[in-house]
Amino acid sequence: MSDDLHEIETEARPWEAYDSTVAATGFFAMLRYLPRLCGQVLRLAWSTSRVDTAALIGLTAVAEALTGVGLLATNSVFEGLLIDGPSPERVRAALPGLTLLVVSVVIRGVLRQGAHWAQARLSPQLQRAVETRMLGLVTQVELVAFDDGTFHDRLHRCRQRAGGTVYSLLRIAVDLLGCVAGFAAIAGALTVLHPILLPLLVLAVIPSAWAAVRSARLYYQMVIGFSGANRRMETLGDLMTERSSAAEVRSYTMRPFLLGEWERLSRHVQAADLAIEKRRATAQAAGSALAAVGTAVIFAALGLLLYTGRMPLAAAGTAVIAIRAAINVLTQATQVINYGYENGLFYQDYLDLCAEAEQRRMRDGGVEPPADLDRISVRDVTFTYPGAEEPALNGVSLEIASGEIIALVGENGSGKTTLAKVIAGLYEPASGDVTYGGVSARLIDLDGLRGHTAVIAQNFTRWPFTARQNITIGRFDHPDAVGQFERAASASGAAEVFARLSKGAETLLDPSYKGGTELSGGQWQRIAVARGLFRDAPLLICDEPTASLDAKTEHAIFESIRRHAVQRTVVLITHRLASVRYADRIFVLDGGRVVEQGTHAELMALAGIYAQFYSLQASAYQEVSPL
Ligand SMILES: Nc1ncnc2c1ncn2[C@@H]1O[C@H](COP(=O)(O)OP(=O)(O)OP(=O)(O)O)[C@@H](O)[C@H]1O
Repeated sequence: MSDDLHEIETEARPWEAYDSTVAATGFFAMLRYLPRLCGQVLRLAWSTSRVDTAALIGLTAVAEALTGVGLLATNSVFEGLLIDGPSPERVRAALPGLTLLVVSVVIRGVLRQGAHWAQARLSPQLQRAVETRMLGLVTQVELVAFDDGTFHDRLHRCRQRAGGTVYSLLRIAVDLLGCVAGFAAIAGALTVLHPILLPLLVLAVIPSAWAAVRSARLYYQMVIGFSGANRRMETLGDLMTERSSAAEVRSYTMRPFLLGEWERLSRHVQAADLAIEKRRATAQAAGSALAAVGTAVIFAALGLLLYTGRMPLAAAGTAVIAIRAAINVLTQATQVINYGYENGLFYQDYLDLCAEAEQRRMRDGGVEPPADLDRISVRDVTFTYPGAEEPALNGVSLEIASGEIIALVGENGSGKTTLAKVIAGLYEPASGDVTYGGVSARLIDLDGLRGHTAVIAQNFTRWPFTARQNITIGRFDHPDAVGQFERAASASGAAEVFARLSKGAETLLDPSYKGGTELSGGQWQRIAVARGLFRDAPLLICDEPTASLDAKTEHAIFESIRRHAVQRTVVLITHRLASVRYADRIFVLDGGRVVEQGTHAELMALAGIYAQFYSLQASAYQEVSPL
């Protein structure tokens, strides 16, 4: 068992590709990529809120540019203090510079706060814009995309990271802007003090920059190396804390195993983490030592300039402060670049997802379907799931007359659910066509078709809403919502479920929220049936609508469906063949093909697969009947 876990541990997370790219990319490649990226994010910010973006950029640029004013004011203070004369006179001479310095520091502080405020306003708007766009696009994507692992992985990744990424990128763009403005201001001030100082500064900063990049890269190596183990730990943590697994963790006495695995991985990660931290510390120490050498070179140069009288003492003092400030700015810039690049890759991932979602948008022909959908024809339909080797449907043809009840039966995996989804317009066939009153599914208005269809799905969703909302969902605008709700609830047996709930139909059906409750499998199924009936649609598709129901409710529901079927078309999928015998026609599927069709009597007379299944089920009941 443990070996299995080790195997899973080493599996790459889909986004590790991006982490690896970061680790493999050189510093200068990052430098080239970043301006484009910052431009993209700032454009997005601009389209989200012009005022906040302008305030953020303007205030940051001016605040950082004031660093230069502060340095020149410092120089003026030194000059005042170093003139010949008594102390009061020197202080007086330094006062204008000191005032300018104080004013520049105060203004810079205020501007920075203003920039923070603008950023605080802008970030959530940006995050919302990005997430809203993603959710808006993804909910319009064709259903089959959700069976495609690659799309699903990217979607999952973006769901986790897109909002946070754009938030980080905005900060990075602004930090970078601040670094550029701050460095330009310092460089300007240094050049005014003495032209040789700027090249010397660059020399001194190189070791610190190297140390920052090396340390960042080691950090990413650590992230890559242990993301498999971290993900595994996350999974184990979820298994130990989630409601869905809580019962089995206890009944299968899984606690020692899960805890043991979690601890083993945790120790493994911690040890390796420490080893990397040691290497980072070494790199940083080496960088600091080299930076100290670089600084010593600058100071030696400054001393030489002073000694030879080519630089006044005040300018040398200011230069020392400026050089320290510049080293800080450049060190910060290298870190921002590394961080920015990584986030940039995730942002690109989000842009790719949006592009793919646009491309896979459900196609919509726009032709209104007939009001009662009329005759539905399935013609030579083939459908293969993404990545599957065999088609799930292979040349299926059938006709469903308006108002008919047809049943699809067959072994597990024979293609019944897939065919029902094709008929409901949820999957587009690879070849062949489905027509509704002569209108091809490729030309039909999909919203119109959905409005005329109700699907009681095999794996229906247990919406974490109230019981009423669970039934009326998607059709809140029904003209007779109250009456229709009563009818659907009573026909499906859901009304009996409400009677036992503390707040009746208004009870929240999710125990993980305060005041919420859980239903049994059969009670949920009644709600799902009520949802289908409430839709009041001319085509009702029922995929195993009674799988979890007791015999009495099952019988009642089939009766309801038959009553409901008056002037409506019903496609019924069930393994309970006793309920199928009343269908107008029965289609038997096998390996994605229709192999038998006819009424119950015709199929029994045929003595094929259907007759065999039916006799098996009937004999099982006969065997138990003496009890
Ligand atoms: N999302 C999917 N991705 C890949 N293959 C799928 C997917 N869903 C179903 N299949 C495959 O398609 C075939 C038909 O599946 P389908 O669900 O239509 O069968 P079914 O007759 O409804 O089965 P059951 O009686 O068990 O509900 C099966 O071989 C199944 O493994």
